[in-house]
Amino acid sequence: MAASPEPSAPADAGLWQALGWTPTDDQLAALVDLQEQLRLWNCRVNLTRLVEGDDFWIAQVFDSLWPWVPLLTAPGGVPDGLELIDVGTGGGFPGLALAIALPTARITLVDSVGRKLEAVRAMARSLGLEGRLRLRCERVERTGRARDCRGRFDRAMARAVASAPVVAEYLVPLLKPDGLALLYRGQWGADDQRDLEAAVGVLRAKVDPVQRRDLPAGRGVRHGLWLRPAGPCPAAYPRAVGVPQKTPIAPGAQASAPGA
Ligand SMILES: C[S@@+](CC[C@H](N)C(=O)[O-])C[C@H]1O[C@@H](n2cnc3c(N)ncnc32)[C@H](O)[C@@H]1O
Repeated sequence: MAASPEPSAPADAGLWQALGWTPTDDQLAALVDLQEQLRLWNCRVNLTRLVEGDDFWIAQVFDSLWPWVPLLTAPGGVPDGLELIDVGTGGGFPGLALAIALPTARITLVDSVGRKLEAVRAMARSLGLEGRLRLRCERVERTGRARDCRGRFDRAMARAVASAPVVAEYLVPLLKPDGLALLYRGQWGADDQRDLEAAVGVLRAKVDPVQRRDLPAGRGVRHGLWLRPAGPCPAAYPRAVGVPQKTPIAPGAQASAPGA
């Protein structure tokens, strides 16, 4: 096998300055290890094309962490023992980056593709994260109905998984009453906002003010949409496997959906 390139540390401290949060030496070492693990496993399982240089440090690490900076830098510190869930984690982002940035959090990673999750499990084990991680190989529509997951999470997140109304239906049922769901989005406009608000209303949740961020090095604009429950999520959601994707909750849908 050809020798793998040396792990590249992030270009300079300016990356962290731009982010507004700086990892400790141990966290930085873990992120460098994560890149090495990703290289290793990406050769065996097609996880991601974003592995080298800025693709990793900006499009994976920075992009995973930026919406969390207010929590990471909260004056009172990050609460211990937060329960997080990353839905459609694929090659482990944003979940593994969060596991490194939040050293007391417990994180559940969900994906329906077993070979990806096995690679993520191996990466997590090598990084010493396994004790705080739980992996579920299943469709998230099932996760949202599982007794040990529904209503159990302080934070739920999904990046690059489906349209915003579909992801809202995946995430909101997983939240504790005071939990928050994060949708990572690229471009975001008034029509997107209208469609998301319609879906979120049906799920009995609300959309917080939108966060916006330009990634460094001209890597594009990102939006962070945080959702918070306004009441118990109707029992009808998430609907059966495949239904949210096939028939997203649309403007005009009633909050009292059948079976709710
Ligand atoms: C494009 S990848 C994104 C991976 C990662 N979140 C990222 O940002 O790099 C989407 C992942 O979501 C998973 N996925 C999509 N719909 C899902 C569902 N309903 N339940 C579980 N996993 C799902 C796919 O298997 C895939 O691994």
